[in-house]
Amino acid sequence: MSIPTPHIGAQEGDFAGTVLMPGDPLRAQFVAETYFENAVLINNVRGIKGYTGSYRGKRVSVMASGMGMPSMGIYSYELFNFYGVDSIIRIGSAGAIDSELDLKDIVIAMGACTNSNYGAQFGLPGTYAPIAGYALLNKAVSRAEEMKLKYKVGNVFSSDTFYDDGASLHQWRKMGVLAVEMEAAALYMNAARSGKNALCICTISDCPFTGEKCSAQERQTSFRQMMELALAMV
Ligand SMILES: O=P(O)(O)O[C@H]1O[C@H](CO)[C@@H](O)[C@H]1O
Ligand SMILES: O=c1cc[nH]c(=O)[nH]1
Repeated sequence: MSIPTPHIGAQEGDFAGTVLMPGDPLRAQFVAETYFENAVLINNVRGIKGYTGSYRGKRVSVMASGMGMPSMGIYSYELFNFYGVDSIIRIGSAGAIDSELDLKDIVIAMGACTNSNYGAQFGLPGTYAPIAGYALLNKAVSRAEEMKLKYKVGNVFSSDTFYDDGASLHQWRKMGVLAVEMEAAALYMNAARSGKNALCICTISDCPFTGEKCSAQERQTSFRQMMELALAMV
C-alpha cells in the first residue's frame, strides 16, 4: 500500500513518532488546539482529524481512531505500517466496571480482554492476550505518580457493543476487569503484529452500575489530566 491511503491523506513524514489517539475527532482537535505549538492539520479524510505540532519542544501528533475495533484496526495498521509511527497512545473514555472507580478517574490498560473476533485473522492455535507495551506502561505509571493522579492499572474490556442485551459487565467485574471501552484490544494486537508500541489510557466517562455519566462536551474537552499524562510521556 502506498501513501496517502484510502483513509489518511497525510504525506510521508507528516506524523511524529508518537501519535496520541482518542476515538473522538473533536477531542483530537482540542488536544492540538490546547496543547500543541505550531499545530498543522495533516488529515481530515472522513473528518478523522490528525494534527502534528510540538509540545514542550518535542514533535508529536494526535489523530482520532473513530469508534470500535474495525475503525481502530484500520488507523493503527496504516500508522504503524505505512507512516512509520513507532508508538500510539490511545486517550479514550471508558465505563467503570471496578466499584472503586469514579467519573474522571484514570485507567491505564495493562491488558485488554475482548469479545471481538479481531484476533482470528492471525490464525493462532489458541487465545492471544493483548497487552500494553511495557516501556509505555512503565512510563505512564511513573508520570501518573509524579503528577499525583488518581489512577488504576489493570485489565480493560474492549467490547464490540456499547449497547448490549446482557449483563456481562458483572462477569468481567468478577474477573477484576477495571473498565469497558471499545478499541484497546485491536490496538494492542496491531502493535504486536507490527513490532510497534501501544498503550491505552482512559478516563472514566460513565458508571454503568450507577447510571452516572459525562456529557458529550465533557468527553471532548474535559479529560485534561489524561491528555496531560499522555503528553508528558512524549
Ligand atoms: O471516547 P472514545 O475514545 O471514543 O472511547 C469510548 O467512547 C466510545 C463510545 O462512546 C468508544 O469509542 C469507546 O471506546
Ligand atoms: O465503551 C464505553 C465507553 C465509555 N463508556 C462506556 O460505558 N462504554
